[in-house]
Amino acid sequence: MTMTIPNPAPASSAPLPADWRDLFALTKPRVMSLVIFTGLCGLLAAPTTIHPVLGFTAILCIAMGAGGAAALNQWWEADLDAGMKRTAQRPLPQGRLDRTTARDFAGVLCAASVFLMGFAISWLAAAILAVSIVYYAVVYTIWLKPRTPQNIVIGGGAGAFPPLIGWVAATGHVSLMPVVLFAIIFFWTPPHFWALALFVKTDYAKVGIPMMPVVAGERSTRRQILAYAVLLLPLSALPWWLPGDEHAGAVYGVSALVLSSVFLALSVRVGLRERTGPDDAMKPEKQLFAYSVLYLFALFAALVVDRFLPF
Ligand code: HEM
Ligand SMILES: CC(C)=CCC/C(C)=C/CC/C(C)=C/COP(=O)(O)OP(=O)(O)O
Repeated sequence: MTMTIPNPAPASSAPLPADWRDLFALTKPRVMSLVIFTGLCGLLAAPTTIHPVLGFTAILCIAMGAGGAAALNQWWEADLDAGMKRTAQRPLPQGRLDRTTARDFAGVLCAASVFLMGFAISWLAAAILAVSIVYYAVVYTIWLKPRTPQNIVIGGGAGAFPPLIGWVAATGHVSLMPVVLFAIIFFWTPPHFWALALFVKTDYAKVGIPMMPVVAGERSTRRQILAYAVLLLPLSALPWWLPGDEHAGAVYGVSALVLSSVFLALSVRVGLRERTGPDDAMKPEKQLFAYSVLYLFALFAALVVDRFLPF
């Protein structure tokens, strides 16, 4: 059941003048900063070197593709965003930007990112970038999100691609390490998102999006957060145990164990909490969400630091 909220944008068909700040906001810059960072870390952690200009171009392509996909997501969801407190201030629901401009801007960013990646870096990296754009903008946004509470579990794959893309841009091929990095983000996404969904669940319920806390209830969501955090602990340390020249060293391994233990401790607190309360009284959930972001930044930074250590 999806309730459509009327878009408060002016009915006039004349395009609004596009402000660069609104176009920039369409790319979800704060979220995408971590997407780009994990892509950069995938590129830097690879056991090879890439010319800095090519490396910069590859990261620019990931940024353009991720930003373009985020803009497509906002173009498609403008009416839904208008109905949620968290998203109502975005440029499209506010009517500061017209939809055609948003769609064209998104389309150009996505297409340019894939072709630039293909011509300048590698067509394999370009193909994976194209898959991740379609995965986020179509498979997750249009198909999964309005239909199933497993939307972000399956859809989480989209956000897990950037380190793989960075790695392929540097090495030209897929190997075990980038697949493990993909898996880490894949298993990190449910606790990251459900922690947030717990404290904004009334927003999602209002617009009929079947997020886990809305459909399965708080208790089940909390237990599932805990289950993913338990799995993440050994998984995050796996790069330490990989064979050959791909494996990470002890600096990464110990960092992963410490960071993931804290993640697990915060998830235990959220996972075993029984009370259900108003959305704005959820300090442990807010802390877990904030830590989830810090966690991924720190984990991927540790991977790169470890790779460049002289010992
Ligand atoms: C299907 C997967 C995901 C979903 C549904 C999701 C959902 C969200 C939502 C709804 C927010 C709040 C942002 C806002 O209010 O604009 C958020 C914040 C954030 N997400 Fe995710 N996320 C996902 C995956 C990822 C991935 C893969 C990354 C990066 C690797 C990421 C990084 C972030 C960051 C950095 C923030 C904080 C932004 C801020 O400080 O405002 N997310 N996420
Ligand atoms: C290279 C490439 C294409 C990467 C894509 C990365 C990716 C899938 C990130 C997902 C992060 C994200 C903004 C989810 C928001 O969910 P939502 O869109 O449901 O959130 P909203 O309610 O805030 O719009």
